[in-house]
Amino acid sequence: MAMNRFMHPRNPYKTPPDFKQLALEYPEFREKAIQNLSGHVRLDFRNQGSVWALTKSLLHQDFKLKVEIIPDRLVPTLPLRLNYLLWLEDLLNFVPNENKNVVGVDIGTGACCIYPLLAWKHLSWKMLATETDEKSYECAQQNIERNYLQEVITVKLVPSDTFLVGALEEDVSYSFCMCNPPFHKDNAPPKSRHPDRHGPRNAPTGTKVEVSVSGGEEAFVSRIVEDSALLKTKIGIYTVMLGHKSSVAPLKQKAIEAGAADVASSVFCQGRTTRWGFAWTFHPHYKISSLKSPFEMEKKQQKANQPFTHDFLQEEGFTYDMIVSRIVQLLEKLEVGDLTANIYTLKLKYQTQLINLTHTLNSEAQVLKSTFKLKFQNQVSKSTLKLKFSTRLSNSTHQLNS
Ligand SMILES: C[S@@+](CC[C@H](N)C(=O)[O-])C[C@H]1O[C@@H](n2cnc3c(N)ncnc32)[C@H](O)[C@@H]1O
Repeated sequence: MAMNRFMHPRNPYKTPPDFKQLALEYPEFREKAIQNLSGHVRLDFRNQGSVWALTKSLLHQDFKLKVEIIPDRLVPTLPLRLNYLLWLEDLLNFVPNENKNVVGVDIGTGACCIYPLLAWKHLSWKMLATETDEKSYECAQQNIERNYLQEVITVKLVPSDTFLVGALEEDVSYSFCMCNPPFHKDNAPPKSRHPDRHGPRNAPTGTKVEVSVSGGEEAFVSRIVEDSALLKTKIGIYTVMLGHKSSVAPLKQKAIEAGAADVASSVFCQGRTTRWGFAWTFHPHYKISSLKSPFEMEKKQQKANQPFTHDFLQEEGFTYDMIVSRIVQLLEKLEVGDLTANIYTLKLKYQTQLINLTHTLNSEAQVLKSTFKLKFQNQVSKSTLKLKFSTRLSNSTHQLNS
């Protein structure tokens, strides 16, 4: 689960599900589960039936949803579906008064009708879903009825050249639209992966009509962009999920050329699968580009966790007193908000001299470590003396800029 730390922070599957518990509760899951001698339960993700047993059991356990799909159809995995929905929830924060009465559109809902079902159960969003494949449409309709959700989810069978125009209700304004398009080009062999990347761990699922389309995802989403240029603000935020990072830039360009006021993108990481989210809007006040993805936030946090380093240059002719006063100056910058006094004692050794410093810091944050870690690396011969220190506060790591 290499990329799980980059999952959306509110994704319930950031903590992996308890397979033992699922095996105890769900016979269908138990049938697929593999138990080793020490009692550890695992699944063979290369087996399509196992992936379906997991999805079905989790949908029931965590969302009280009963679902069925026809054989050979795409088996949705839940961490990825939730990462997309939670990103949408973040995007809707840019829409004034949008947290109530959200109505979304799912283009190509598939046999399971996974996004509308989760959108209602997890986020209370009403949904209009479309589908071109008759069998998937019927199965999606049955899943809606099986869960008595006809009042809040509608599925429409549409012609294959319909995307948004012709599918929407005339008198409704939609908060967003979403789409997990067929990723692959018709008849194209799958793109080769970088040799350093692990192969996919999950069994490939889905019929040709679900996973491939003439021109691939770029052509498919281009049609949605074209429709959006006609519909403009009838939909608040247009979004799609992409299977290839290389599709993001050209589609951004297309959306901007179509007159979008702002665009945003994100990365969805879960297990060994990475997908990309792309959004655009025609509302000039929805500043969606300012939303940072969990991936970017985690990277930023990792950078912030680096200890602060300050170099005393030999040419400064530093003395003991000079170093002490410089440290005090630097520490004074550590003020956070308003203020409760915290006292820190610093014990440092510089050459043969012991520096004892008691310093009062103003900080409202609770300090996890009672002393700063300061380390002098005496590199006089290299003409610099490095001062390294970091302080961990309860809600963030503070860095000083010299
Ligand atoms: C990759 S599958 C996604 C299924 C489901 N949304 C999911 O995430 O598991 C793409 C779906 O889009 C449907 N589709 C293809 N062209 C479409 C169109 N023009 N309008 C609506 N659905 C379409 C396919 O039949 C297929 O079910």
